[in-house]
Amino acid sequence: MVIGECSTSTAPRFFPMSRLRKDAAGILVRRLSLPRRSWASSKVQSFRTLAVRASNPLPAAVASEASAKVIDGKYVSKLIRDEVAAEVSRMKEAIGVVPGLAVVLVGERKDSATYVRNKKKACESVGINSFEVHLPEDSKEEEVVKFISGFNDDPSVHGILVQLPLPSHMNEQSILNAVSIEKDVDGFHPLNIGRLAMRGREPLFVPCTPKGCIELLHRYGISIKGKRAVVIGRSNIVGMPAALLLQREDATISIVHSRTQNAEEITREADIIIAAVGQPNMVRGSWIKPGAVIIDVGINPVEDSKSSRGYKLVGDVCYEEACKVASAITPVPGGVGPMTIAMLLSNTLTSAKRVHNFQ
Ligand SMILES: NC(=O)C1=CN([C@@H]2O[C@H](COP(=O)(O)OP(=O)(O)OC[C@H]3O[C@@H](n4cnc5c(N)ncnc54)[C@H](OP(=O)(O)O)[C@@H]3O)[C@@H](O)[C@H]2O)C=CC1
Ligand SMILES: Nc1nc(=O)c2c([nH]1)NC[C@@H]1CN(c3ccc(C(=O)N[C@@H](CCC(=O)O)C(=O)O)cc3)C=[N+]21
Repeated sequence: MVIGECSTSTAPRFFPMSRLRKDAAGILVRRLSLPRRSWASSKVQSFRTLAVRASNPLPAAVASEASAKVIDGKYVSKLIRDEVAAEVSRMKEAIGVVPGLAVVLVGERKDSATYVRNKKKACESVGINSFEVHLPEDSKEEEVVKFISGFNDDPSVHGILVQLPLPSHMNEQSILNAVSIEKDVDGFHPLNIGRLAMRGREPLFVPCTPKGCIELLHRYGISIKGKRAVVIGRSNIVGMPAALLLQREDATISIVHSRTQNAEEITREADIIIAAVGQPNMVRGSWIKPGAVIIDVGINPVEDSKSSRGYKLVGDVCYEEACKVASAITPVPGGVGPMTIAMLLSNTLTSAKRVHNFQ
């Protein structure tokens, strides 16, 4: 556990997001895009307004009063889960197929066990079948691969997720390679990542957390094309695929990592920041260009005597400072985390639809 306070000020303020307006064909609900119109008609300031103001930064005294729009991942993830649930039942009625997700957990890490439990619950809530294998910490790599192969061959399983991190004696690469590319709902298989990196190629699945980040930008009507984006962190599961995705969306990308010399300066150039570092409150207000949009992926436990758990979760971005400078920001918790789960459900549904050729 790390202590990482950046300010003493209070918890994030949430602005209510305007409700989606359904059109006659229900298109907006199914695609769940949040049209700018709905923002403009709501009482909160639109991103565009904020962005315009940002290009003309206000004097410090006034700017310190400003507060970024909160990008509410919990709310958007609920919309997506409802949409997945509707599609799952439509498929079940039409062709009698129920999507299935298999989760492989190795070892006794408490956080991993909690994540797996949450994923199972999320599956249940949308009608996806879930299968779980829990193997002891000292299992052999071949045993894990054996279970993966079983799921590869099982037609009732459409997605396979191997919970990371694996115990240190295991070779993560060979285990992830064992997952059939058609069932790789995490999008970690090198073939899926390779296709993500190549122009004109389409991966079967895109990694859930980066996909959730982009989905939030889309659904809040935040344009990416031509923008300068900085991704802080280059891990295989978040930073690197997030940068690839942003590039596919026509942003100009910089990637900051632990060897970067002028991280603050590079970050300050960004219109869009995705922080996936695992360092509590690392990105301070002074790192942020006024009006930038911030997607904070970090989930860091820090000591908190006021919480019954003894800790609270904070992001990689110092929220209290950032929300005074940015035009929009994801909170932690309630930002990217719930979107990761929603994307996993969505990828599992996509997989089942693809294999059964169900539109
Ligand atoms: N919300 C969600 O759904 C998810 C949240 N997370 C959270 O996101 C965070 C990152 O996760 P993950 O990508 O798996 O982490 P990793 O530890 O795998 O990667 C961290 C990355 O950050 C870089 N880094 C570390 N310290 C610094 C620093 N001081 N300055 C600049 N760069 C630095 C590392 O650089 P280098 O490559 O040089 O080592 C590395 O690329 C964690 O808090 C994790 O809990 C993760 C997955 C999902
Ligand atoms: N194969 C694999 N795929 C993953 O996608 C994967 C993984 N391994 N290993 C661990 C990381 C981490 N991760 C999170 C998912 C949801 C929340 C989440 O829902 N967080 C809540 C808070 C939950 C709480 O309060 O504890 C939130 O941010 O609001 C967080 C983190 C997926 N990961």
